[in-house]
Amino acid sequence: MGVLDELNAGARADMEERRALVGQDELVRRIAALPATRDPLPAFRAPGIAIIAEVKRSSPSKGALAEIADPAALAEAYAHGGADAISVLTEKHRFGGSLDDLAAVRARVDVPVLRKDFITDAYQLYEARAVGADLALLIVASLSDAELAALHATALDLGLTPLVETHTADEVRRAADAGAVLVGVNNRNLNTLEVDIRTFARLAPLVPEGTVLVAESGVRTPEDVRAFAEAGADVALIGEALVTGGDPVAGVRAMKEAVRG
Ligand SMILES: O=C(O)c1ccccc1NCC(=O)[C@H](O)[C@H](O)COP(=O)(O)O
Repeated sequence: MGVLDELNAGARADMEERRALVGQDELVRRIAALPATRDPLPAFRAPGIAIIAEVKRSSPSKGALAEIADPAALAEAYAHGGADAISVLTEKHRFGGSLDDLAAVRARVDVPVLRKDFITDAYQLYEARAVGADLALLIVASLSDAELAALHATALDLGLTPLVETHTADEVRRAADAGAVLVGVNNRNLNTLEVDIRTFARLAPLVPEGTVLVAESGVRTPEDVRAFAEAGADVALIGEALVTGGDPVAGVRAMKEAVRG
């Protein structure tokens, strides 16, 4: 089994445990009591570069990255630095995250919040919405065309903005066929875990006009951000460089200021 298959299987097993305790009907009731979601797209489309700053404790590729005892405080620092959205990894085994992290972040910041997880079931989208997420990740490589279309539609129905993640030309085509407006190009191969930052520039020209494009993984410096913007990125999603950089406010600010608005 490849790394991505393992991550999907683990996330699914965890989800089934939660679903046995809290059914989808209960999530629907909780969602009904919530305010509308925040739309990230206006900020993502604004001139310059938008930054999605990630709460990332550990990863399959690097192991432990940062302790992050208070994810909400980190998210608040990111927001002060000018982050346009916060990504929260909610997978627990390899990333050390949780839905509680997302709920805590949601309670502290006003910017849109992304649930970054291995989503293969609509229940996970209901969970995301119920804890206050505004966006949810859909990884094309994890889904059939029918699953991608169904989860994309469910996310939109819930008011979530789907971030549709690709890594190959065929996945970019499949994302477009699913009607994705927000498309991520992940520079990391989720099976070999190798990062090749040339992936973004290779795939960006294949994306249809009007798509909002996110460069994901391996964005380490303001110079990287500038290069991704020149290659067509509207948004850079940054984890490791910010959680290990020591100063998340200055870190986000420097990334944001790398490209003039
Ligand atoms: O980060 C990993 O090792 C990883 C492995 C397998 C699946 C997903 C993985 N990461 C999720 C992400 O997409 C990144 O956290 C995100 O793009 C930020 O990347 P970075 O700035 O390189 O931390």
